[in-house]
Amino acid sequence: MIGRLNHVAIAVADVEKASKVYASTLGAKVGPAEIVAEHGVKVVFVELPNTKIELLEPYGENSPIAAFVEKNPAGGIHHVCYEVDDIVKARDHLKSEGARVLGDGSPRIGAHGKPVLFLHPKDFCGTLVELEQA
Ligand SMILES: CC[C@H](C(=O)O)C(=O)SCCNC(=O)CCNC(=O)[C@H](O)C(C)(C)COP(=O)(O)OP(=O)(O)OC[C@H]1O[C@@H](n2cnc3c(N)ncnc32)[C@H](O)[C@@H]1OP(=O)(O)O
Ligand SMILES: [Co+2]
Repeated sequence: MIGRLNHVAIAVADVEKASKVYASTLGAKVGPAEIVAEHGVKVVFVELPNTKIELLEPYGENSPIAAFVEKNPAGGIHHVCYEVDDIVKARDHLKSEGARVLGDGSPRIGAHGKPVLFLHPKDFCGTLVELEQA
């Protein structure tokens, strides 16, 4: 069911600072910072040959990553995102398997303008999983 690894997300307190680490220290191609208010994050994508790194900073009052950044002030891997051919079919299958789909369960538009949803870390080896419609 899951396809390619679309991105690995790293949550940090300061995404501009983190971008510099990837741009100058690691010599990667770093995109511009953009606010995705409906998801409560400021995001920078780092393009890699085979996937992307999504650098995330909490944005706004109730950012879903605020608690994570508070617990991990130096930053840390927040989630992995896999592509799926049909996100509704994937969601329904996962729910039938007893997996917890976060939020109200309906896919929302993510940073790439594609439908995404999130699966509870406790059901996936302690890792927050994001699915994105390929
Ligand atoms: C712009 C969109 C972009 C994109 O790619 O398109 C994004 O990816 S936006 C990313 C930000 N949005 C989200 O993360 C939405 C889904 N996340 C959530 O709903 C919450 O973060 C949630 C439910 C995963 C965690 O909620 P909270 O931070 O309030 O922590 P809790 O105390 O409720 O956590 C319960 C339990 O889970 C563990 N936990 C929390 N976050 C993670 C994580 N990132 N990875 C692994 N485990 C996590 C936490 O430690 C608690 O475990 P416990 O053993 O009970 O202490
Ligand atoms: Co993501």
